Amino acid sequence: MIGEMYASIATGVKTAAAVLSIAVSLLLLCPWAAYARLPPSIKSPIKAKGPFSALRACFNEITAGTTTSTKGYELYSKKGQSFAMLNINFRPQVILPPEHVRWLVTQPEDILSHAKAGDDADALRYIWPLFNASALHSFSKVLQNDLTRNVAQTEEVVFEEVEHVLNELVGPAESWKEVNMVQVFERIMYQATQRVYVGLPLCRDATYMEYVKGYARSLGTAMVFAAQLTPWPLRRLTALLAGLPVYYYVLRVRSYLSPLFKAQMERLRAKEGTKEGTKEDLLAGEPGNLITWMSNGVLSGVGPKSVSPSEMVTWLGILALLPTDNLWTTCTNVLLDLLSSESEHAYLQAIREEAKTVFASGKESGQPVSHGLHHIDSAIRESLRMNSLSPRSLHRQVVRRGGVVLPDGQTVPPGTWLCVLSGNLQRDDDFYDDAQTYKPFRFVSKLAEAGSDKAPLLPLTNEKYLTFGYGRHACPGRWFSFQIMKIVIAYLVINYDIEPLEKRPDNIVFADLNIPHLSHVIRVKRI
Ligand code: HEM
Repeated sequence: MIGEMYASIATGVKTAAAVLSIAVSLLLLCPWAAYARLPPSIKSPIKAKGPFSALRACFNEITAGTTTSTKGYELYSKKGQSFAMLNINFRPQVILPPEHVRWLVTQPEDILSHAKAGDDADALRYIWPLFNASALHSFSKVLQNDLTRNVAQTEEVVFEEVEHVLNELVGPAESWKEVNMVQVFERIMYQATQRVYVGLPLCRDATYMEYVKGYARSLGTAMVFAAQLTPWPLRRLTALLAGLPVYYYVLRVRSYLSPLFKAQMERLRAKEGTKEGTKEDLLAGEPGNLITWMSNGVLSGVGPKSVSPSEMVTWLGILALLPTDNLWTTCTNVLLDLLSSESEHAYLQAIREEAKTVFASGKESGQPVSHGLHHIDSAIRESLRMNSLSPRSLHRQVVRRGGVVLPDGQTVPPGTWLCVLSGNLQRDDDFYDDAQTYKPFRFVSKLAEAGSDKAPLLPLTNEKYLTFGYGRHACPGRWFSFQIMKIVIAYLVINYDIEPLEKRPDNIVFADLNIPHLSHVIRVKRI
């Protein structure tokens, strides 16, 4: 009897071991199987001649940073050719040259899918099984229209929050004080954006703010982990596990915001039932924030068809809470670049002088001050040009049966993941004068063309400036981002002296990310 039991346990263990080794072998074969589907004519800077070298190429990318992709850019993109890469997540990728950007962004969704490419680039669908990329795209009209239209009106409240945070974190500091730059920018950006998104008193409620930050941080980490660092056949599982903290934080944030969404939706619905009139009439007297605009969006058919107040919080998280980290990382890059530039250029001084003048005249004229901050605007564009937060952009997946013929004549099969190397393109001398040199005022003359009382006309996206994407999926929060970053930096340089740095510290470049280290300490003194 006992012997039979041992025998059946041993058989079970053997079967499990056999199944496991088949599964592991299939997993390890994945990079090669997917790579071998690409046409043999497609070039590559990696040597993947068989299953093991393909696997090795994937592992090499863990420490390669942008080395392999830059090699491919120099060898092939510069000659107008597409090339293939392998990634840490075992998915091959075909990189298109700069001249094919327009073609890439103008293909219809049923040929090159933006939504499907998201599975490889951000894995949101695996973290939120109900996530729907086309609803996100539709819902982001709220940012594009309402938030952007009201962007100048957010100036005053953003100032108040920057002042509030700096008084608390730095204080009157009349002598030099050491502060962690990331902590300061992070606190400012979270508080100032929350002031615009949900208003007072929540934006100053420490517990609520911890949940918001926890949500954005855990979602960002889960996305990178599941999409970029996990072999793709395992990403459903890792997304679920990495998503656990996200589910916790979203429940906490919901406990604050669901009642606000519920009340606002009911109020707007009631108004809609009694009043005839335009959207402006409906929103008259309502708080100008994302709770109002998103509720109104849903009632007028923008975004998902039916959505409960607690689902609205999830949407708010994806639309607006998650991208907050982009704002403080960019401000950190901008300040690191300015503080470590050669002192003879006196860039920081020029920015400070302009900000002082613009603030003084803005107070008199009542015009938004951000319109006149051309030097800061240009410095932000330049830092984003040189240090795009993500060195690859415009991700698309081939979904047409039978594949797609690329503009260079090669046919790639369905499932192929495409993108361009925006980081390399934006540092290419063919597209920017002296492209490898940091010139913070590179864009000033173009920005000044509109005059200092009007918003700059220079677009934030074009075929050679992809930091916010390009085309119909370009970032809908870009105008608001620029507005808030300009105000924050202007306030900081007007009110604080900041000690220069001897050398620009390198960023962390990992998978598809390029971010500053979290530990930069700077010395500041109240002016
Ligand atoms: C420096 C700051 C920011 C940078 C560099 C940035 C960059 C980007 C990029 C590269 C994309 C993807 C474009 C594509 O798929 O081709 C994107 C999408 C998006 N961004 Fe931003 N972003 C920033 C700030 C913001 C802010 C503050 C918000 C919200 C207020 C926001 C909301 C969104 C949304 C909702 C999408 C998805 C749009 C869609 O798929 O239709 N972003 N952003």
